[in-house]
Amino acid sequence: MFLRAGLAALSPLLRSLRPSPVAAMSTGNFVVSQPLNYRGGARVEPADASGTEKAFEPATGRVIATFTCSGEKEVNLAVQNAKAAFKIWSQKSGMERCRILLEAARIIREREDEIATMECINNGKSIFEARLDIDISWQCLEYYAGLAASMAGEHIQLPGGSFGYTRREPLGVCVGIGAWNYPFQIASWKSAPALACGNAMVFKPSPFTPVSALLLAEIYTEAGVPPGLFNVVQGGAATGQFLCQHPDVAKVSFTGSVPTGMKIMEMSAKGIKPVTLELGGKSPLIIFSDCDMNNAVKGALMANFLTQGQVCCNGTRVFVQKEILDKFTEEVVKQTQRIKIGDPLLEDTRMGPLINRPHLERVLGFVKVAKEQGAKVLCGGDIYVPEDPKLKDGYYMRPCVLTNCRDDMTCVKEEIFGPVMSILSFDTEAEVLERANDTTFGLAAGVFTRDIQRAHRVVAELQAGTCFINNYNVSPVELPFGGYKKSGFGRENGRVTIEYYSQLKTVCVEMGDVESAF
Ligand SMILES: NC(=O)c1ccc[n+]([C@@H]2O[C@H](COP(=O)([O-])OP(=O)(O)OC[C@H]3O[C@@H](n4cnc5c(N)ncnc54)[C@H](O)[C@@H]3O)[C@@H](O)[C@H]2O)c1
Ligand SMILES: O=CCc1c[nH]c2ccc(O)cc12
Repeated sequence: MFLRAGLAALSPLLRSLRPSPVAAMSTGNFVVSQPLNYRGGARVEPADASGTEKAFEPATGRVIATFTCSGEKEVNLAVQNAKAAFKIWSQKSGMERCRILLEAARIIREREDEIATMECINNGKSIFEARLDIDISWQCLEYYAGLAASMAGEHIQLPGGSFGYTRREPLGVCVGIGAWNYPFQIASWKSAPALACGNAMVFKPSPFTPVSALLLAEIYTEAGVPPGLFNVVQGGAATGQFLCQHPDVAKVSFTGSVPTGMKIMEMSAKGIKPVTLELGGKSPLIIFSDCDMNNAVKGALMANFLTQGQVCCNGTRVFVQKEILDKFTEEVVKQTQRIKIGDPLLEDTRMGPLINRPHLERVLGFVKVAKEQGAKVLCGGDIYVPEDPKLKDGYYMRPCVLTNCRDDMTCVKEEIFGPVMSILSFDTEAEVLERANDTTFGLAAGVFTRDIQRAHRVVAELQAGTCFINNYNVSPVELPFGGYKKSGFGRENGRVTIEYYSQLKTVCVEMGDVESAF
């Protein structure tokens, strides 16, 4: 997701002041040579294996890493290290934790170009977007650093001079399991509040994007966290299961698909472990005829085409009021066709490749089915082959706008997770609200209108955890983010997330004598 303009504008200035460690990294030449597990404050080879995986550079289709998936022994070691570090970390004051997290945020900022380049190479998103992702990541650390210092319980007066107080205590070893679309940001959004509350973490990135979480691990160590406080294990479902079933794991925070989320919840239920589930979506974006047309068109593009459309909260069901349907659609298509696709490391690229070949084919398959079901492709929806020969095996497609869509079509019902916008028309507010809510998902929703009363009335009725009025996909770290319905529960970001990474202890203090019932 995106950053507000003020801070986004600041970072190019800062970048120009520091030397670039990434001058030598360009598309087609990066390979990972160091171990991808992190334990006890250092990169390590895993102690055992549950198979191997390959990570790709989506821009070229090249393998950048072949790595071992962590087996049960390695997961146990990572959890043991985390337990040991938890003992030290949880005894520190909020101010001490704050200082270390602030230092980590500073280092992320200093190494932003390197981290963004790595993210870009492994994920395929444009360098322009990757830098913004990293900006949001260090802001997240800064935000929770601030909260660490101010975390406190309550003091409650009771009769006769007795009193009670509450202590907000950490949970212990928390597990973070991430998706591939925002690899570094997901690791940051999970670890920052976890560490701020005094927990330790074992993080497992998606096997498609194993690289950048290691940079975060190194940065935490450099900033001064105890060795073992933030560990990285690698692998897919098997490694994830070892983590979720581990008896010494106190909490699981998961970002990924609904089917995997259900499995995570089942496993966690067996150990009565709290879970945060950040799952998929099929969010509505409602454009009323009284909107500011320029902003609504820009909003629709923001809602659909960031990170090649691979964003969980994308507003892919674009409901447009009939009176402005033609004008809006024409302008959306014009601007979509102008999106510069190509090498994600080039400064003017705004859309890179999708994550991998099977996913590209899956997304193209959705477009095919949409056509068969009667949708009209106004632009894109096909493979794109960049002119640069080194990119010919990359996973590019042209962003797609579909019209003539109906609510019962597959492209309108299912999460595509690619650059495919479905435009639907509507007549009345009541009608669009009913149709917008007619989904099992509930991650996000958006409304464009100049009528302030309508805007608030509509968002109050929308069944979604995050609603945008006259914008879309902005993600200030101060605001909680998370889903309703099958899009999950628990929140990331904002003050409330402290509650998901801590537990409340009540202490009842008697100042008089015991009044016994016996
Ligand atoms: N709500 C959000 O904040 C958010 C953010 C990003 C992505 N997503 C969703 O994630 C999906 C795409 O990501 P994905 O393809 O990586 O999702 P996924 O569910 O396939 O995988 C997510 C993570 O879970 C791990 N995993 C898979 N099976 C597991 C199991 N049985 N036990 C434990 N771990 C397991 C994977 O290795 C990966 O690290 C989309 O549905 C998207 O909407 C949601
Ligand atoms: O893709 C969905 C939204 C999102 C963007 N960045 C992050 C980071 C962590 C998350 O759990 C979700 C997201």
